[in-house]
Amino acid sequence: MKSTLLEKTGFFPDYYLNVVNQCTPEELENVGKCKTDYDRVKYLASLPFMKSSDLKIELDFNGKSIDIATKLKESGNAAFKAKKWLDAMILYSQSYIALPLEGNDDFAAIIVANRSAALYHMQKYEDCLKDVARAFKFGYPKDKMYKLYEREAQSHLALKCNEPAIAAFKKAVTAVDDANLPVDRRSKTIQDFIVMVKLLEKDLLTNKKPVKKTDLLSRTVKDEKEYMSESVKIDSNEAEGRFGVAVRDIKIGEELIVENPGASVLLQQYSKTHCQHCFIRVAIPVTCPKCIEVVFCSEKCQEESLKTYHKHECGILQTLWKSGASINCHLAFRIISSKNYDYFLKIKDKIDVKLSQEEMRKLSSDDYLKVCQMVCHADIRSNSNFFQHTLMARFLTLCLLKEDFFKGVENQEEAFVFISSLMLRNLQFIQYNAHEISELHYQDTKETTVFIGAGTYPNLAMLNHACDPSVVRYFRGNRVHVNAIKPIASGLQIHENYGPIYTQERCSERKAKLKEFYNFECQCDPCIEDWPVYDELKADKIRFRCDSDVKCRNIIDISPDCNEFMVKCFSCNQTTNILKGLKVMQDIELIIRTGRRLYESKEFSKALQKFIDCLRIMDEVLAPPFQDYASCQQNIKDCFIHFGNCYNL
Ligand SMILES: C[S@@+](CC[C@H](N)C(=O)[O-])C[C@H]1O[C@@H](n2cnc3c(N)ncnc32)[C@H](O)[C@@H]1O
Repeated sequence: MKSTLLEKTGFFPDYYLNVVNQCTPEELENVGKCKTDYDRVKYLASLPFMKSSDLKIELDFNGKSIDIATKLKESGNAAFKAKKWLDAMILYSQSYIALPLEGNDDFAAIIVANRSAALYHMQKYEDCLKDVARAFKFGYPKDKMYKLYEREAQSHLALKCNEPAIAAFKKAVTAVDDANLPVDRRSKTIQDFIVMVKLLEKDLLTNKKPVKKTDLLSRTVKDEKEYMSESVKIDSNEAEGRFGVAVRDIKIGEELIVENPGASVLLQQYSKTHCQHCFIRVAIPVTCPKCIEVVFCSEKCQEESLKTYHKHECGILQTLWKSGASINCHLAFRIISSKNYDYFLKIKDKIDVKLSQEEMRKLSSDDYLKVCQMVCHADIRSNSNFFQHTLMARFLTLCLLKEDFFKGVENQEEAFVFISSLMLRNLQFIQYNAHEISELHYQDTKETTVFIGAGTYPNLAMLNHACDPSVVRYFRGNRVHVNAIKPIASGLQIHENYGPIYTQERCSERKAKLKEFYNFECQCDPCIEDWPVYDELKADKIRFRCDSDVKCRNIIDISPDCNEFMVKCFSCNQTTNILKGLKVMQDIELIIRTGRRLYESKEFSKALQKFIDCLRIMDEVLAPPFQDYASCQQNIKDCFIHFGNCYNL
């Protein structure tokens, strides 16, 4: 089994080797042989070398600093002078992030006012207006105030909003009184503003055109209700564990799950460009009051985040990054750090109790009693794998200790072992159940999916894999949406895809990967029937569905040059009229072309409807695999992905 604990170099691998070198082979094996995770962490902690070689966790805290903020502001000014508006805007934002909050309102007013100028040049007028308002709030210097009013007025003007533009020009006139301008410039400036007011009052500048909304640089994710469709039931059997089943016929495109993550973690490289709480990209960030490592898209996200995981993590985030621990380890850490010790103490006795599906359904996705039910595959782990995981769990719990997670707790040693055992459990189930969070980048016609973080979604994690999945998932911020990409008949499993897909990889490769990473033998239709990859899907036979009135699910393979149009089904002995199927093949061509045209013109909702119609028509008479079916499903997936995180960079 592949280790998923380390992604990059850091101090943890050296520490691990040091510990391994100091312990005897028996000690190493004994960790794995312990019966429970609790016993494992306790045993490891009791070994003599743990006392002498334990990690010293240092808080590596990049706090706010006026010096850093000043340097960044100066770089911003240089970029502004060179008319590099975007660079200037980013540098001013970074300066704002680095600025200590207390006692620096004057400085903050200048930075946001400068940023408003960069935004104005970028024609991001609504964002510009927000920064102008911020600058006023921070107490922008009176002698320069008229310039800010003028920028405000010009932005309103660009947005074709007369009234606020007139009001701002009038304020600019009054503000000139406070400016240190030579007399002639002062009267010229006042005169210019008055002319603007007069023109606007006569409506000569905007000509009553409709208000044009610009694309805001900083967006937020809309509130959406979490949802698990009533048409999805969780069932189980011995071979496949738990899985989702359709309790009625599910139509193509239907939304099945909308789920917020129980816990989620951004990759380090996105911590200053994406909201730490909801994972939306932010250009104009709200910052953490303490550190300069993370940003938020809004005060609401900042508040939520500081209430939950970020309350502990300011200093420790850097330590985790430097350790080389993988994003899975961060996720294991965050599942615990988002709660308090008391929370875990209260549920201690219920953690190993198996819950019924009804009980699970009632719990929210961040409820540890729901999260901890995910599969761990503890029975197949080697002793060395257990040793690595136990040591990592100990390191992560030491980080919690450093961040005061155990402050005020009575029996700290016992509490430490208990939380370490949960950390170890988290590391195990995350390996099989976490989901990558992604966003789509597009430039002209080129589209790339980029992995930005990971999260736990206990409802989604109930779905088993198939190499021809029945659903697509896409993300809005870090909230996942799951929609059907084929009709799912009542009683059939609803399948996710864990990576290997039949159109792209051969059966043997897929099976090997699924065994290695997820510990199961895939028995989906493409694996059992050895479906060819996309490029090798030949048109030398057409797969008709038996359309007899007995509910026969048989597929009838016909060569395209077959002369008969009534063919017999060997399963139910009735006949199927294949002319209907041949006609469908002709009809769908036009629908697909229309769908593609709509897609290219970025009308994704309309394109989606065309592709859904097309797949439904095909699926009624023909059975996959064939190229049109596979590419139509791909088109449906692509359309859905555009409804999620999607940026033109
Ligand atoms: C994300 S979980 C899915 C839910 C899981 N079946 C459960 O009971 O919690 C992934 C695990 O489910 C099992 N699994 C997923 N797809 C499967 C399949 N097609 N056949 C058998 N087992 C599967 C494997 O044990 C895999 O490690």
